[in-house]
Amino acid sequence: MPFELPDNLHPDCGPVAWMLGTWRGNGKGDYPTIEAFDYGQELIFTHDGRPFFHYMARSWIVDADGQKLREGAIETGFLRCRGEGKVELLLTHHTGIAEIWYGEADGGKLELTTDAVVRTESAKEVTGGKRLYGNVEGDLLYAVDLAAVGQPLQPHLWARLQRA
Ligand code: HEM
Repeated sequence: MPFELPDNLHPDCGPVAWMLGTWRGNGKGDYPTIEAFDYGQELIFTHDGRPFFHYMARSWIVDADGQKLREGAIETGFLRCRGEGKVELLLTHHTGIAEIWYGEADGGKLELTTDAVVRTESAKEVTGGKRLYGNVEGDLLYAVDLAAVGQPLQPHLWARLQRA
């Protein structure tokens, strides 16, 4: 079914409206300090007419055949629309990390950079990130770069998700 813009969408959220809904698909992850891995993921963006989306994403690690091995990262937050494509993202992770991001959306693309990262005393050392989301042929593609555990900013995740 083609995606239809909701009637009550806040106009400030127009540039990210294409992200609304539920997305599922697969991704790959890597980092210099770990073994590369494959994962499945579900992303959900919802709105209530106010100028923000609620965001929820859960993932699971899979083997080479796509069979689930174990639960993976969960993150949730609010994507706040400021108008003219400017957004703010507040994101929390099950791993004890909380982040503030600023970004710009334009033409089916959203780019975000961390402004602040804080963490609980038991969390891994995460210091920054970059994210790029894009609408490619109706799919949601994204790439997440991570600066963590003493390593400079570099790819940790990339995925292609289909509208559910
Ligand atoms: C789809 C989402 C994600 C998946 C499937 C994922 C998966 C993984 C896996 C499998 C590892 C190897 C260690 C382990 O098994 O726990 C790992 C390590 C790590 N991930 Fe992720 N991750 C995700 C998102 C994130 C995000 C959003 C962050 C940052 C906020 C992050 C930060 C880290 C860090 C810091 C490590 C540890 C590296 C080390 O100790 O050497 N991950 N991740």
